[in-house]
Amino acid sequence: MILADRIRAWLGLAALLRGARVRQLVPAAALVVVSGVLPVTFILAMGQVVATVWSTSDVPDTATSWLVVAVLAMTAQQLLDPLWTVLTTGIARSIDRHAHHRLITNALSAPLATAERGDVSGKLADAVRLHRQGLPTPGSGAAALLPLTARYLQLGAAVAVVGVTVSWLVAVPLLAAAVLLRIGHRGALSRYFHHYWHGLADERKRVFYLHNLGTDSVSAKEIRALRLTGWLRERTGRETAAYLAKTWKARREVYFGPFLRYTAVGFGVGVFAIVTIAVLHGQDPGVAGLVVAAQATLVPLRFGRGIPDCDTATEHGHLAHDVITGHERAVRAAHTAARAPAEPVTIRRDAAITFEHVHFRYPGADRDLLRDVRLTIPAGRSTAIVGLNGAGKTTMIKLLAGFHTPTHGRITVGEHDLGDLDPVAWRQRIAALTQNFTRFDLTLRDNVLLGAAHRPPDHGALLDAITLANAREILEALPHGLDTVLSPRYHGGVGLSGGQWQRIALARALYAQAMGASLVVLDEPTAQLDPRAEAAFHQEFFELTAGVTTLVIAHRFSTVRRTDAIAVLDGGTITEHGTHDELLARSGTYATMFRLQADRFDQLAG
Ligand SMILES: Nc1ncnc2c1ncn2[C@@H]1O[C@H](COP(=O)(O)OP(=O)(O)OP(=O)(O)O)[C@@H](O)[C@H]1O
Repeated sequence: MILADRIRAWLGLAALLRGARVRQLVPAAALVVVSGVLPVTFILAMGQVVATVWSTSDVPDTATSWLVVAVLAMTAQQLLDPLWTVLTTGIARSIDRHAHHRLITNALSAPLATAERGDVSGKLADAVRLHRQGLPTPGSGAAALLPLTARYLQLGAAVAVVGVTVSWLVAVPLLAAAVLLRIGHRGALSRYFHHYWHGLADERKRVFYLHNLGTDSVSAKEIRALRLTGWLRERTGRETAAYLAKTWKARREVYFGPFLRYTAVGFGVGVFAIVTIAVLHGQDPGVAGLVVAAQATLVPLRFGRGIPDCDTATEHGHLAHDVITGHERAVRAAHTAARAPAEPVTIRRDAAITFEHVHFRYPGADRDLLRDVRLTIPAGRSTAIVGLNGAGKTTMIKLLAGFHTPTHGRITVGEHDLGDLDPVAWRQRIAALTQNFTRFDLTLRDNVLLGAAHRPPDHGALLDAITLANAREILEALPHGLDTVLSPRYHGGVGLSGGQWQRIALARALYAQAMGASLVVLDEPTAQLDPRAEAAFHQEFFELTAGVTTLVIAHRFSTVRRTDAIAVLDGGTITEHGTHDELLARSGTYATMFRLQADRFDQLAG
């Protein structure tokens, strides 16, 4: 890392201290000063004790007084340690709260196209991993700057003592040696961390992935079912050993050479200082001065072994801070590049949604996924999109929700261009029920109310949505009713089956619709249900959403045929569009797909 970057990184870390409270920083600053001067106070007091005792055979009162000062200084140094821990922990927590808030805000405000980019999602995953591994956080890195400052004050005071009591000819090389030892030590540490974090990134991700496989509730089930426990143990052990071997190799390469060189320098300067002190005092044997000088000389030389409590914390703090600011920069760049939304507009509930010659290509892809898509989704009617796996159906929904922007063409809502609408306000108009709907480890009440978190909770609408979604029985069986946490991991919590969760997710979507959403999107939420349960689900769904603008993605044609219009997405474009009967009569792709599925179903039933 070049010097300017290094300085910027230190200043960035120091700037984090703004996240701490004044009532934390003021005592910490006082502690820095006190800790900075205590060692030389002890050294000077001991010098006075020796000087007084040496010059007379009686022990005078002044010697006792200086001894008391020395003992107090030494005791205070020990007592300050727990105080440091309390203060720096509090400061680190305050800073980390800010840092975490920044991370979450950035992650959630990032446009989906940015959030899904490998470098951005990788940074977010790194930040989370750094946090989870219990490694020092940005907050503890910034807080460690305070004891580090105290150590530099100690250095300055000790060098001044040597300069005044012996000679600046000794003090200046001592200071230079301390700085050199420090640069050498921190440089090696920083190179090691850089290598560990960037050079071994893939190995580290793999090892943590394997460790998580056995403990993650979803994958652990599959590992057990497939009897992969032995395989997982062997693979995790092998990859962990290989990873640790590389880590230790890097440690040896990065640390060992510099350690030898800098120890030699420190040793040389130490010998020089002690010889010089002895020579100077040989002409004027002041024992007290000799005691002071010898002790003060050791302070700078101790810098050679690093400052373990501060160095690891600040180096990790740099890393964690770097990851968070990198993520923030990428998100900010995406916001700057995004078009500023126009004034808030009123969208009529009867506004049709139209894809006008829409082309779309994912960033980094070499060709368009969607090509000249033209489709109108009329208000108050249901429309289905069908197509093979990977045809781009979900991508059309992402475009419709404003998560991505068409590469060419546009989507309109009534007379408005979707790109001109406030994306947050627009998304609040959409009630979505998707393949991977979230099962919040929260109460039933929260799970439904989150459908319209931007509106004050409406208890009547909440119960109506639960009733309409046929989830009343689920509610009545829960031990604490609406306030039961839907997760067995909580005391008094209850786990639900896949089908029961589907009902809760439907209730959430219906609640969103009751609270103002004008477009209901259904993206394969029933993929895990058996055909009968799926048919019943859709029957209810279409009854409940009659007269509402609905967009459905489903692979089962028994579902699709209930919609008012069907669009076939094939080769990136809409190739057929009409009612079920019209498309069957046309004997095109839809008719072929429908008959294939019907035949297969007959075979299975027969
Ligand atoms: N964020 C992304 N970045 C790059 N490519 C993506 C991204 N998301 C999806 N794709 C690619 O776009 C293509 C279409 O994906 P999409 O999810 O829209 O298909 P789909 O028609 O909904 O498929 P399915 O029926 O299997 O759910 C796939 O090839 C997929 O790999």
